[in-house]
Amino acid sequence: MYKIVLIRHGESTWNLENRFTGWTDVDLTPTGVSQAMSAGKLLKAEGWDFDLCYTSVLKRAIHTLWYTLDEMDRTWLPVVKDYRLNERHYGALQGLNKADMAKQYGDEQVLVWRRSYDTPPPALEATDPRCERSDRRYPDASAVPLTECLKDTVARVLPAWNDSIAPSIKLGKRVLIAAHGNSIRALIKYLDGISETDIVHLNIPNGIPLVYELDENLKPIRHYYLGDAEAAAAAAAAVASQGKA
Ligand SMILES: O=C(O)[C@@H](CO)OP(=O)(O)O
Repeated sequence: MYKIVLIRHGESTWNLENRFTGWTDVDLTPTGVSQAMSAGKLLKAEGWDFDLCYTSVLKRAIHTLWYTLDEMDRTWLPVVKDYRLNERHYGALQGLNKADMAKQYGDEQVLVWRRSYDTPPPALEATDPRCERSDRRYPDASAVPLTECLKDTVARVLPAWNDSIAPSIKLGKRVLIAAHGNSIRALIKYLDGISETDIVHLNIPNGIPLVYELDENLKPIRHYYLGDAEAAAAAAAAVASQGKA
């Protein structure tokens, strides 16, 4: 049996301000830093250790990994930073307040934008100053979406899983993945075979280690949050309600 740990980044400045974030590179708040440190303390206290870490190219995930590893005295571990683990691109919604959008367009529309499987938010214009196409951290413009639905995110996260993460796990590496709410939802949808209708209800809390136990074919046996399960469920419910007026 293999075990991997997934962790969504700690609270970011735009989580605090309740703004759609996507590929915008905002940092952690002090609360986000302490969530990451608590995650590291918990992992250490429970005897977890890792050989290889994966994260996105966005600082809220990278810094979450830093603080988590620092608490474990494991900042020396190898880290693969892969843009394919970035948050889902939120298109023209990036920067806008979720509750304001719900007041303007209704809770239902915001739920569709946030959680529907195959309806993307309105796209950014390539000329929009928010567009990340000229950012050199990405291999080329075609790698940078103008918007994404979860289906699109699954389509880019899966190659990262298949080409890089899954082979490392099969080699016996103990893997920690620090990523984002929707890139983790994309991976879980695939691993657990969650339907397009049920994935709408899955929300990932900030900064709480989520363990997946996998069989020899990397099919999930079970999963659970480390620490207080009720607190994790309450934090996930709070994420679900961020898009309400
Ligand atoms: O804004 C975002 O990029 C994501 C994660 O913070 O939000 P949501 O939970 O609304 O998909």
